Amino acid sequence: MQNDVLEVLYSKQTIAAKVQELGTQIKQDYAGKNPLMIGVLKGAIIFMTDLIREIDDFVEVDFMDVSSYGDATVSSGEVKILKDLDTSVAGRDIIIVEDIVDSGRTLDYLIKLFETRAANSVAICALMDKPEGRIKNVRADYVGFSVPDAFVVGYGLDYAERYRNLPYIGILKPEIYEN
Ligand SMILES: O=P(O)(O)OC[C@H]1O[C@H](OP(=O)(O)OP(=O)(O)O)[C@H](O)[C@@H]1O
Ligand code: HPA
Ligand SMILES: [Mg+2]
Repeated sequence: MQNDVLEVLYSKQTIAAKVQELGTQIKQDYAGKNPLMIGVLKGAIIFMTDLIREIDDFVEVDFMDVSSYGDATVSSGEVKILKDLDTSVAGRDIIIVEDIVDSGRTLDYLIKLFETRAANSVAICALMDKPEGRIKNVRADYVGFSVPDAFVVGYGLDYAERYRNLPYIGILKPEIYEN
């Protein structure tokens, strides 16, 4: 599995330090607000579970499963809800937790959905931002790393459901998906 990685971008230690920084900032900004943190499955699983443990205050968690990449490295353009929330977002302060903002389609869809459902506020915490991939104009409020225009895997991010369990984030060798 590790042989398929062209270059390691962020080590386990670098990621842990960044996640701690993000958690500390969220704790400060949301003091007394009991935010609802919504993890976007499946890519955000590892980031979400690490992030919430860096917030030393009350938070609630829920998950939504949406998918638009399937087994490809480019977005299909269509965001599909595979699992909806269990919690009502009406009147709540929402923090959407994402592994990466690339085209922005997933977040554009979710922000509009939660606004329609009358959330009090909607913020985005993304471990990575890939500005060169952007098609929809979305901006994350909390960003860990700004990544180059390459397909990255690890720490929750997959290619065709593989590599999510890599403890670091790296660029996938193009020969793995180019045939
Ligand atoms: O900004 P975008 O172009 O929408 O891309 C970002 C989204 O794409 C990936 O999810 P994917 O659809 O691959 O599902 P997964 O999380 O289950 O891998 C990633 O986890 C983000 O949710
Ligand atoms: O670079 C990426 N890697 C994995 N999944 C993704 N979904 C959008 N962009 C990416
Ligand atoms: Mg994916």
